Amino acid sequence: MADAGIALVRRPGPRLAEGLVTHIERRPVDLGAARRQHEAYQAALRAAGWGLRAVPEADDAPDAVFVEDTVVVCGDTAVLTRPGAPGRRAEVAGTEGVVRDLGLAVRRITEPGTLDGGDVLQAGDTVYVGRGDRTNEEGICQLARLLGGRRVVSVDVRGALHLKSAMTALPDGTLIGVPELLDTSALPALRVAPEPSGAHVVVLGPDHLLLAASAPRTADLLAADGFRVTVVDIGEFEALEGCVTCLSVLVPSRPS
Ligand SMILES: NC(=O)NCCC[C@H](N)C(=O)O
Repeated sequence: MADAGIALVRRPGPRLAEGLVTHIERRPVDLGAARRQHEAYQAALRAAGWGLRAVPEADDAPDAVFVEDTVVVCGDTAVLTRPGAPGRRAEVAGTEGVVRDLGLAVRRITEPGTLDGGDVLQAGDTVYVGRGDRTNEEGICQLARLLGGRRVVSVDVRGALHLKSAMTALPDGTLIGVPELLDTSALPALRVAPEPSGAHVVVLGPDHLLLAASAPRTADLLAADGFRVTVVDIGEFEALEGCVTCLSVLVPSRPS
């Protein structure tokens, strides 16, 4: 299997069930089931050619498994975030050590900026950044400066936790999502996902996608388009408003 790159992941900690819930009703989380689902998620990444790099566990941080929110990796640069939920800011330190080890140029979002990685969607040459619950205007401006040269487009998000809760991108850069959750005025055409969790797609390879088991109609649709689709059950993380995107940070291999 070709080496697709490195995937940062962080095992769920003992306090997972205390994770934040904003837009959905809280329901119980089964830690044992969550750990098994996380193992299966990692196995799916491995099978697609991604090497796993574990971010040190953060047992006091219930939401630390959602490692995507702590860093944005764009080319050779890793921008450490300043999560919008103050209780999640301690999660960033563990990620910093790993991105430094990978040799990435490390930058960071600073006060009064706030930014969650879940609000940052890279699609082709454009970086879409959600403005909403967790990411503010200052955070977006700082990110745009740190990624100098990339086209940054801010998108208002309403009724969803993050931009990538509402839309992601397919390998050719086209968008898929739930338009009702977004201000679509600055967006190109958005393919409508037939179910809310179909808005979250992880690009594992040029024709290979990862979706949640809760999006069977979207999986069928994309398979009919010719994509290879891998499906994982992440129900225990969905109970905490997580999705397939937020459980990893993919750092693609770069031509040497
Ligand atoms: N990028 C993501 O979608 N992250 C999910 C974070 C869920 C967590 N319970 C939170 O509210 O911060």
